[in-house]
Amino acid sequence: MTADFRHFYQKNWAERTAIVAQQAHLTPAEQALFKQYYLPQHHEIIENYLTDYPLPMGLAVNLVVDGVDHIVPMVTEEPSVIAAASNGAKIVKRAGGFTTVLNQREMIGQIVLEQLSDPAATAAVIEAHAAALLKVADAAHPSLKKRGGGARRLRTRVLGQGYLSIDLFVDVQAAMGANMLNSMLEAVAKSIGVMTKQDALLSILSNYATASLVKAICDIPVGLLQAGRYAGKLVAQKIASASTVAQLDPYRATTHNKGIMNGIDAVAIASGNDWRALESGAHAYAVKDGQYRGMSTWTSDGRMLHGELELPLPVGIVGGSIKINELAQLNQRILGIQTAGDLERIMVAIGLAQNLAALRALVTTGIQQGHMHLQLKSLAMAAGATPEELPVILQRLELASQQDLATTQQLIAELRQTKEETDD
Ligand SMILES: CC(C)(COP(=O)([O-])OP(=O)([O-])OC[C@H]1O[C@@H](n2cnc3c(N)ncnc32)[C@H](O)[C@@H]1OP(=O)([O-])[O-])[C@@H](O)C(=O)NCCC(=O)NCCSC(=O)C[C@@](C)(O)CC(=O)[O-]
Ligand SMILES: NC(=O)C1=CN([C@@H]2O[C@H](COP(=O)(O)OP(=O)(O)OC[C@H]3O[C@@H](n4cnc5c(N)ncnc54)[C@H](OP(=O)(O)O)[C@@H]3O)[C@@H](O)[C@H]2O)C=CC1
Repeated sequence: MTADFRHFYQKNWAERTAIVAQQAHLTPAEQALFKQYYLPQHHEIIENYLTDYPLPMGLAVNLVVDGVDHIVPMVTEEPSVIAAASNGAKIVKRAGGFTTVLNQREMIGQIVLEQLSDPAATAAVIEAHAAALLKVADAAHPSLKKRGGGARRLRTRVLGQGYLSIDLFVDVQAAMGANMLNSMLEAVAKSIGVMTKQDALLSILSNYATASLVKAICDIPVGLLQAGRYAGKLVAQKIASASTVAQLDPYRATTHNKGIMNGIDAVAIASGNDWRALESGAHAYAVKDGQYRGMSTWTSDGRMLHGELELPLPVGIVGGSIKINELAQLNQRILGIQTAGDLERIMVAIGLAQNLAALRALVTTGIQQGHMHLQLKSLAMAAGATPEELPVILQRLELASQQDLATTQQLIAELRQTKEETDD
């Protein structure tokens, strides 16, 4: 029997959970999970709130950005992401760390007009009134100008088929700025409507944030890339080759970029940012020349491996859910950041560190060894191995026919027994 979901959003929490329990035939124990993860202060963040859905948060370490050492909170459910970010960061740290370039932080919003008989003529009228329209934009969010931000410029683009985009560039200061920009855009759209007798089709922020680019760069002596029996110079050449493949092949570029966003998304979530906005902008930027390519590039001259990653990463350290997310605020303290630009610099560096570690693993041992290594490491720790016992236990586990908790506990017991006998 399908429950009655009319005005579900107006029901209280108990009614909602009862309906879900009935609809999904939940046991009392299953239903108790809603209570276990329930946070009253999250009732109003989203609609039809049921409960929280905790995700693991860990710390990436060794990240040096523009000479400053950071520990980086990362929220992810995927094993080895944080290990990889730390691994890549550690290699780059030994080479002096990442440097970053951030030239401007402006968000772009657009107002689209349709069915124009002469879009260019309409564009000319709008351009002629640009200064007045910027004032309208600022009047829609006066506090931003007081903070030193505000509408900076306006651009028109004839899209074809009678459509015209009027783009507004806004310095949004410490915020990501979507909501602020949307209010400014709606005010400007009204003014344009009066000016041109054309009602806007739509007005909205653009996530293709090409006026909010940030770049990470690193130069690594090839000797630091040595991996087991693989000499550093060879590893550097293979990483450069893997980078070239990602430039040529969208199939490879997609996974190459997923690896980069593994790190960036994890920091976006930990800092309370809209990671969907970052994902769409980053992947759109990967097609900027018409073909979808790897977001980063790696080149080697035989002595050094040079890496670069430039992305639109418009994040905020205020606004959005940040204001009601105490962990996101705490994570800003852990990151040691003062501005949204600082956060962008760390995020783009984490993306490049992630990418370095992934490519180095792929072109040497393959990705699985690291994964298995991690799985066995966490298995040994779960079985109670001490850090001192870990190397021996890992060696024995890798040779063991079974790699489960009981086997591991047995190996640890045997190791301790042997040690006791040796000590006596
Ligand atoms: C997994 C490692 C790091 C092992 O690599 P390793 O060489 O065995 O690591 P290590 O034991 O030599 O340790 C080196 C450093 O790595 C870090 N590290 C090492 N182990 C841990 C751990 N347990 N927990 C936390 N950090 C760890 C840590 O910083 C450590 O330094 P230390 O602390 O010893 O001074 C390496 O194989 C690696 O980086 N692999 C890449 C893994 C990866 O990219 N995972 C993401 C998921 S796969 C994916 O979705 C992306 C991909 C691959 O598809 C992208 C693409 O295709 O391009
Ligand atoms: N396509 C997209 O990506 C879209 C995203 N969103 C959502 O929009 C949200 C982000 O929008 P955003 O406008 O940043 O969030 P808010 O609407 O929370 O606006 C940020 C607010 O922070 C306050 N503030 C305090 N200090 C500063 C400062 N130094 N600089 C700037 N603002 C400051 C301002 O409030 P005051 O001036 O009043 O004090 C400002 O209104 C995210 O939740 C995102 O998910 C929404 C629509 C579309």
